[in-house]
Amino acid sequence: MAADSLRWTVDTMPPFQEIEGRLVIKDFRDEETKKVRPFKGTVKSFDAKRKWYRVVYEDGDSEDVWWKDLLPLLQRAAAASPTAAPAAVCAGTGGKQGSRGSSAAAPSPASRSQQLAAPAAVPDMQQHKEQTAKQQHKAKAAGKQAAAASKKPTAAKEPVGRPPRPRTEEEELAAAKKAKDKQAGKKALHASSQPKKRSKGKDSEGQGGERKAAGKKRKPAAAAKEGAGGTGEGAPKRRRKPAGPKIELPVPKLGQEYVYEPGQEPWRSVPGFSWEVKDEPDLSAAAVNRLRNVQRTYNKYYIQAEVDEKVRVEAVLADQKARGKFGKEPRPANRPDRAAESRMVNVEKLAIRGQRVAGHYPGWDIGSRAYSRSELCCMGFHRVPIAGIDFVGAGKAGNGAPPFATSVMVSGWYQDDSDNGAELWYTGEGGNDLLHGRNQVADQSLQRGNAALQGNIMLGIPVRVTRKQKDPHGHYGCCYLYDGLYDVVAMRHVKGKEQTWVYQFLLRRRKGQGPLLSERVEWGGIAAARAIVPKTRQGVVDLDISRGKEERPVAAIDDTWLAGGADHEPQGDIPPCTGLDDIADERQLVGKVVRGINAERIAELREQGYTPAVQYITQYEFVGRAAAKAGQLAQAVLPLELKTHPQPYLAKLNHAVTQRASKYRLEIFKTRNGRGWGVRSLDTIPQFGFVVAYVGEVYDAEEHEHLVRTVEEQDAEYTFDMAPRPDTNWDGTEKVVPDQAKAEFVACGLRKRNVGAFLNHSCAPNCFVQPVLDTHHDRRCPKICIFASENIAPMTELTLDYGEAYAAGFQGGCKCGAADCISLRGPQAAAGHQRQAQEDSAGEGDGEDGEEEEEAEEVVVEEEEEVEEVVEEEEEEVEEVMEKKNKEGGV
Ligand SMILES: C[S@@+](CC[C@H](N)C(=O)[O-])C[C@H]1O[C@@H](n2cnc3c(N)ncnc32)[C@H](O)[C@@H]1O
Repeated sequence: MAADSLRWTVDTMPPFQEIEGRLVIKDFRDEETKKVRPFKGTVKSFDAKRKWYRVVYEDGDSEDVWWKDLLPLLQRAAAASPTAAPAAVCAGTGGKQGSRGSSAAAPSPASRSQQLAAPAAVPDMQQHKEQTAKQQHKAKAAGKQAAAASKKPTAAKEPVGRPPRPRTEEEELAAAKKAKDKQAGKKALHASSQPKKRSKGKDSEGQGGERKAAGKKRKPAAAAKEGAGGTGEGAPKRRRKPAGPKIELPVPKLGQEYVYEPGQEPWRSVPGFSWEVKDEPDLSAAAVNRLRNVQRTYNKYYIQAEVDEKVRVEAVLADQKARGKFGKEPRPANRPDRAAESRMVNVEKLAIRGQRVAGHYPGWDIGSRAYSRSELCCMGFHRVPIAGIDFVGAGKAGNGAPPFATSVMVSGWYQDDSDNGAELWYTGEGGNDLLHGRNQVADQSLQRGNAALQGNIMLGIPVRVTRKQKDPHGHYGCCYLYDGLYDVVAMRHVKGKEQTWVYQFLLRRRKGQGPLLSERVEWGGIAAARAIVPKTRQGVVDLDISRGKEERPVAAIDDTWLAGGADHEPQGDIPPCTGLDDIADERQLVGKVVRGINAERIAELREQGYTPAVQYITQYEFVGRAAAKAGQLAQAVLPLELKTHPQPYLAKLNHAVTQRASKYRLEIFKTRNGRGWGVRSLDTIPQFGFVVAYVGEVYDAEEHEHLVRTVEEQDAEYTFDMAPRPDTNWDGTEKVVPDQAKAEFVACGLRKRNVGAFLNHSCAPNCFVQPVLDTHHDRRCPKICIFASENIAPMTELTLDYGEAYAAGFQGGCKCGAADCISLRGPQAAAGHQRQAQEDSAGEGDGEDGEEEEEAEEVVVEEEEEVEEVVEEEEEEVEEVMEKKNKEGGV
């Protein structure tokens, strides 16, 4: 065979006829000397379908090598003994292959330059070392692939481009034995209390024995694994916890119900049981904030992933255009959730696999929603992004403790599930054809999650149940709603709809956890969320306080009388401020005023019949149509620096969100504890959902003071201070506390306002304010946009943080009812805040001191007079100039 015919590239597979019987060299660990050394082998046969070559080594052992992995072995043999075997030349792929494949074969004319450039065929130690390291690395990777393929031989798990290695006869035998052992173990499970342990022990013993008997040398991958903390020599030994008293629990009988009295669950009296089970939700500020922060960061990366993907796609399109080539249009990758998850792990170093929590998850209330499994995974709530059962492994909670589940997902993936809301038969995991029709195609075994749910019965530990629900706000049109704790009360092993054996567990919702918010889940589909809003609204006193100005009518509801309120009928005192009819007429003023109020403008307004103090601006006309998707809003809403933001896409998203109307059905309702009217939504509002903009008349702040005190003689309870806020405050993390910087403008809802002005204060608010610039760039007068800072269930009051100083000044104190409400923090704190508020307002010229008040009024009057003087002067000047011109023109 001519040596020339042996030139293969890394892209061309060598024909078997050409390399049959050729020499290869590969490093393995020698079992006798315990050292890694090169072994010689020859290529014996070829599996054309899978493209794997069988190599038989000098000691009689054989292995199957993928064709791409074979090339360096052939090259190495050729380099080591040029006369023994012709060399394989890696041609046509640049210097990298040339430097790797040192060749002694006679080069063809076409590849002569490469041959000359290639290193000489003299065995060089450095080169040899590098080559060995590379091969070891490859062998390790190949070993991992092979192990993965032999573990889960599904098509989806196979490495792309590399077919699975065919099993050797020995391996076939070992696999058959393992399967047999497993089967035996499974049978034993029904008869014994700890069958899994027995079968496992038997299994591993058998394999170890076989390996010894075969005297098989260890492959580098296995050796390396041992060195890296496995059980091999020199590896640090794993420390085991000192074994406590062994836990002995009866195994539940199939079909029997096990219900334990609260406080009498077996786990409580088990010696050495080291796991806390949280029976009550922990909604402390620390716990809630921890989760919120994780969600916010996740959301940031989620949006970033979408934006990056859009940028990438546009770059590809631009490149195609520049080259004049129009290939296949690039499609954006559709998994921003997984991208966000991986960034959370890689950038935030989030320890997803930390301690699992049994019972309620701290900071996550019943009814809370997440919009992707990845989000729940990052939060630590359900830490497996695909599997439906998250569990604590056997022995983790004590010596001999069974595994137990902490959280289950009901996603409609198992056709044998039977969900009746408060009670459901939950099918265990396994045997499901997840990639295709989600049919049950194989028998399930009592392992992993299934054994864990059995453990829940044994220990009396409840599981968290989360149902997948239809939700248009989610990226995939769904959300994951937490339904609370369910006790696992029974299990059965039955033939399912597909005549396969499945394990099923009866889950029963614990009592006293409030109404069930989610709809039951059916196989293959997600039912729509149940409307918890009553179909017939009671106590409607006004059908639409916006008089048709809002896209969705805003009703006013007074149903306090339903609860046995004092008057037993609606009060009907709708705030007389909903007449927004004339606002459209004022549109021409938008923009002019915010660019600067000057004397000229004030004079103009006077002429038009306005009081100088009243300068109408409203953002009302920009509030229209539906809002954008939830979960994308945190950064979609821009801070004030619209143009300088590094991501131009965000600037576009900004308009998509806040220029549109609230998509939620809002209504105002009479509160039952003397806070007047409040706002709630008939829909779930997802975290960062755009609730509504605060609409009112925009006044110059100082003139507004004057107006409020002298003209209206009312409390300034609808005044929104538009002081500039920090640019970084765009993710809701900051409390909405009025900024120290003095506001030049206020939005006043005294005479004209929308539903946004009815949001009450809470010391633990569920909404936040984000100032946004969209039609102009005057930072002094932004649009005041209100967003949800968490997922808000329907009919929950929407609240804002007005700032503690402000809340301390409410007549009768703050009545928000929050656990850490300022009014509960003792009179001192409230008095302190009140004092602060007074000082603040005194500083702004609104002190109680009569003299100061008078002075302030004088200043306003003086200023007005000055303005008039300036206007008069200017007018006189203009008249003079005009007169002059006329005279000149007359000459
Ligand atoms: C912007 S208005 C909110 C709508 C108001 N509840 C209504 O009926 O029109 C602000 C006023 O509501 C009342 N308020 C808001 N939150 C409150 C709270 N947490 N406790 C007591 N009063 C509150 C105070 O009178 C405050 O000045």
